[in-house]
Amino acid sequence: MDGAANPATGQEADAREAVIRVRGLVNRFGSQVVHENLDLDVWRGEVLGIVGGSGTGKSVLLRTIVGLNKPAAGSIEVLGVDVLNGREEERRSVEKRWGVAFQDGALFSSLTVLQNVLAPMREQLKISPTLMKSLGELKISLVGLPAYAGSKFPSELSGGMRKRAALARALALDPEIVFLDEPTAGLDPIGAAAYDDLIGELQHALGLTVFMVTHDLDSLYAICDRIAVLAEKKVLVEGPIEDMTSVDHPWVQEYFTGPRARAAQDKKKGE
Ligand SMILES: Nc1ncnc2c1ncn2[C@@H]1O[C@H](COP(=O)(O)OP(=O)(O)OP(=O)(O)O)[C@@H](O)[C@H]1O
Repeated sequence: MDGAANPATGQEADAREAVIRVRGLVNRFGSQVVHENLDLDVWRGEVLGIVGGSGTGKSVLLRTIVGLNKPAAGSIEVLGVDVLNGREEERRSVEKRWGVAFQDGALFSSLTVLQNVLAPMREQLKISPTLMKSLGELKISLVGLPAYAGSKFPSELSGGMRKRAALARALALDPEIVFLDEPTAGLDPIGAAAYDDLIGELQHALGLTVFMVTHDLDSLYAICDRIAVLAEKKVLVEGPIEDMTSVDHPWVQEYFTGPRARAAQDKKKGE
């Protein structure tokens, strides 16, 4: 936890708590270097949007933090636990405190939505099947799905509903951090805006920290407290979205001052 008084100045240092702390991260695939000495802090309770050009390593960063990709070097702490080199039991217990919703939902196709939501509970919770089912149904309603969706298979749902189902599964264990990979990709603008509202509401109601990889400028303006831009193999710049227009970097300029950004900004102002 940050927040100790600085002995030199006597002033309160940064009072924010870094729930994710990445330092010196290096990711390589063969001769391709994706991340080189990447540093990132994610603060408790914020919605952080991770943006960057295609192939800059946004998904690789997410996958590395949640343990699905082993980096070549660096350190990653999540909720104070060293997830790369910490003790196995510590790592397993911290994994229960986050949830992940992947771009395509990554739901088990042979299980119903309810069974998908119950899967992490079955693995981790020692509670009665009746209570588990009730909790699963609660998660399904929490993400705005109708009760009947619980008995459907993922293939029987629309893309937007599948994304909500994936979110319900990510919320199964009441996580503190939720990782979302391109949550609004493939949704129509109304569906995407509804999904953004849902994330905003859940973040507010549950005090979640949200780590969101996205290309969606509307989402960035609507719900992100902070943006981290991946470029040149690292987090090139981070801060509130208003700060991005003054960043002197071609991709950042084009992305945040182009016509789509202006449209997203106008939309936000018009709300
Ligand atoms: N398992 C892997 N093996 C080899 N190369 C990989 C692997 N995973 C990712 N890469 C490469 O790493 C780079 C970054 O990939 P990543 O999926 O993180 O990009 P991204 O920023 O999320 O892109 P996009 O916005 O297009 O989804 C890409 O060049 C990709 O081909």
